[in-house]
Amino acid sequence: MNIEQSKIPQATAKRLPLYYRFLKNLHSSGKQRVSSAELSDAVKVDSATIRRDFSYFGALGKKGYGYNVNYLLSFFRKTLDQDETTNVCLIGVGNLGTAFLHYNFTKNNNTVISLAFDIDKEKIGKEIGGVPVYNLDDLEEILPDDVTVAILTVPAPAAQAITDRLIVKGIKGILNFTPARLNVPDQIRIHHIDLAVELQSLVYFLKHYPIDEKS
Ligand SMILES: NC(=O)c1ccc[n+]([C@@H]2O[C@H](COP(=O)([O-])OP(=O)(O)OC[C@H]3O[C@@H](n4cnc5c(N)ncnc54)[C@H](O)[C@@H]3O)[C@@H](O)[C@H]2O)c1
Repeated sequence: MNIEQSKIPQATAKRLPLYYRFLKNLHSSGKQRVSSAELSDAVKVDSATIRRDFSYFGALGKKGYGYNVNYLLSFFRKTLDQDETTNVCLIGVGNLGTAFLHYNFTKNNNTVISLAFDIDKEKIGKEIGGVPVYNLDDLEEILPDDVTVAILTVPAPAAQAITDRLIVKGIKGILNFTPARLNVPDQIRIHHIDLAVELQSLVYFLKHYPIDEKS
């Protein structure tokens, strides 16, 4: 990678996968160029933000021409390390975990759940969505050193103890679907995805900030 990733604001970095997904669709439909207005309409990010985001990577667009789809796509592929597969583990093969194993993430990027753990004897030793499920007791022995990202889909009370073990084993990032708020050292990154909170906030916004249909 030839740009300094640390200089990209986090808000910009978070939008990159969104841009990447849209550009991939454009590319497969045979489109060669795209304007920031078209991009804006598709990804629902205003065009000034898009231009600013792209400016962090150097001048990628030309006035009156827009952006070259092939160029952008290969640029984002490199930036997002899409040429490399990132292997991820999943802990907790219940309702949510099972859905993720079946979905996996290969369609949109090169992130793949390559192994899962649970404590339920009915699940251990099986393959779900092609992903082997191991006994959590064997985590330290089985988890490969190159797996540094974990998805947590266990009941909340189990989350902290599992997190502690994952960190000792070398996990650097956790996508936490449990409602538990996890204590981790500063160098560990946690992304919380709390669906209940998101839903509640949507309902709240609908009630208190109604969208004016005329505007
Ligand atoms: N199901 C949903 O739609 C949903 C939505 C949002 C958040 N969540 C959260 O995601 C988590 C999982 O939800 P679910 O509905 O899949 O639950 P679930 O009960 O269906 O599955 C939990 C799984 O974790 C396993 N497990 C329990 N203790 C464990 C441990 N110590 N180590 C490893 N595995 C263990 C269980 O055997 C089971 O397979 C919960 O924290 C829940 O609050 C679920």
